[in-house]
Amino acid sequence: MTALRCRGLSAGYVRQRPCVRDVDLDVEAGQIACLLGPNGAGKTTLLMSLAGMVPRFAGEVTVDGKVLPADRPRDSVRAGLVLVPDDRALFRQLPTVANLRLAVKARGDRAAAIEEVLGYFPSLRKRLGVEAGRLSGGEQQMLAIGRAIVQRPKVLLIDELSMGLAPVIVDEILDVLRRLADERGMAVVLVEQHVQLALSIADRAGILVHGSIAIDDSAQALRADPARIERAYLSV
Ligand SMILES: Nc1ncnc2c1ncn2[C@@H]1O[C@H](COP(=O)(O)OP(=O)(O)OP(=O)(O)O)[C@@H](O)[C@H]1O
Repeated sequence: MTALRCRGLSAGYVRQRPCVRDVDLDVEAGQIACLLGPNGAGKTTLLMSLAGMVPRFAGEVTVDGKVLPADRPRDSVRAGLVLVPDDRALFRQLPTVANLRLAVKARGDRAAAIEEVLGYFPSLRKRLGVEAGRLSGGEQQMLAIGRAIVQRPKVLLIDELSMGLAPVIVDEILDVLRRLADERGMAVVLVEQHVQLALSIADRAGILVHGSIAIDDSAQALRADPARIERAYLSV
């Protein structure tokens, strides 16, 4: 089944001037999709509107066939869609372990859920007592993704995954995302500035230009035709 489906989505900050226009998107369970596009194209706005955090003016978003409310982010999380925003939204003054605990809904599940995150990101184990604000950028991104995955999302949205991170850390995180997609059937949507990096892990890619999807194709096809991507970026 299509994990994330969106049809005719228009969204933004002023109704008269939507930054996201008439976007259709389909991401299957177990698939990694990346959203590319020049600065200001509307990638962050699109992720935030999918998550119900930026007003939607038109269109419909469903997760496993269930329609998500336009403006109730908590209901979207309950329906299985979780966003890791570009600022990572950690409780910076709380220890790593408290950040994880607070993300787990049922108290009884906490220890197992935290172990699960440490299974994916073993380097966080020795940092459990450290304030989130004192973690390295890579550890903060791992923690932010850890906080998302304990909520068992069907659809995981990650904004600016590699921003400010060392390549070796990015590779480690991408490996985990591939495992989450393969092992749990999670659908993953990445917004990423590094086009080649995104295409190296993604199954498919959408290129957003001026708020509309200019290209929607398999990552393999786009890897083979970089000039096509360049033309889309230059059409701004
Ligand atoms: N809070 C806001 N209020 C009003 N306009 C905004 C707000 N945030 C973003 N915008 C505008 O919405 C448009 C799309 O921005 P958005 O951040 O979604 O693009 P992006 O593709 O994620 O860009 P980047 O790659 O630079 O992060 C831009 O014109 C931006 O100036």
